[in-house]
Amino acid sequence: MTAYPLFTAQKPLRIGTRRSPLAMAQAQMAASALRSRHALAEAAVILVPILASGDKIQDRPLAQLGGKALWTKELERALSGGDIDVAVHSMKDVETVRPADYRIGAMLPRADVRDRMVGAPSIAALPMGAHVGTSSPRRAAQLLAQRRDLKISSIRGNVATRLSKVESGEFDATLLAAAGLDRLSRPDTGHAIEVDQMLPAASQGAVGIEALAARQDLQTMLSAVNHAPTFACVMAERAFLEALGGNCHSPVAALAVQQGAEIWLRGEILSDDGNEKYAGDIRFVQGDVGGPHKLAEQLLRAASDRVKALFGA
Ligand SMILES: NCc1[nH]cc(CCC(=O)O)c1CC(=O)O
Repeated sequence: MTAYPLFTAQKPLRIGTRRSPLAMAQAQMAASALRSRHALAEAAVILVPILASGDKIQDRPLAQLGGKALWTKELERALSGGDIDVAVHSMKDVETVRPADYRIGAMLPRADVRDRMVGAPSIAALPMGAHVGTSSPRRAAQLLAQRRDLKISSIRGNVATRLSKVESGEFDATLLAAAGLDRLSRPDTGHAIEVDQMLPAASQGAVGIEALAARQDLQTMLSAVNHAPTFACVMAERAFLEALGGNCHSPVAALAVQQGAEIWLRGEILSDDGNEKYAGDIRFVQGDVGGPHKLAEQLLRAASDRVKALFGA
């Protein structure tokens, strides 16, 4: 058996996390999982909050700021520098193509994958011409595909800030991930939209724990808390995204679920204005990366040049 280091109050396992309340809540979940699985004392696992560059820039839409590395870069620098042992991420914020030095060694059991509408009970219930705040090209395109009359503008800030902007009337409504609201102890905020109506972002609802790939001891420790079905489904969604050449500018959605030995993957790509939408699904045996690639090819083949141009593939 590979031994992993014994962490103690004097030499604790240091978990790096972003400072937002959501990131801190997710890091607490990772800490609890590691403590209980490895019989570690409370003080033997500590959180190390780190300021991510994405958190310093609150006034521009994320899509203009150069991608998801914004959220992961500082934490990975801290891993390399030996300032932390592991890092916790929302898998949704982790870029698909990553430096080989780092490895997501574990994912926690996936939470509710749906989006929630805050400010109205459903998409259909939004008043004519309602002003919806979202900075997600996916959510914007999916809303416009169903309701061309909506006015959509960018909204930034953490979950609490966004909720306050609906409360104050700056926006009529916004969409947030159910998982984030639940983790912030707001299970009653908003109204869930079923995935048939709004397919979530790839990796939505999944939390990953990362360590240096070279740290076999830490990787072993992480694999003991990994939730294998979540890992398999999220990896399938990410393989689809990667095959599309999508990034955070691209309106793309994906959701995989495990059904016995098979993975059922649904995906869709849209034009920014929601006027075009190409959706499909595929079933494949777990671990077959050919499945996600096939679905991506199928959708790109059907797509107009305008939509293809939104993807790098
Ligand atoms: N990009 C922000 C982000 N990254 C992960 C979550 C929610 C938690 C999750 O999906 O696991 C959110 C907020 C949101 O989309 O409402």
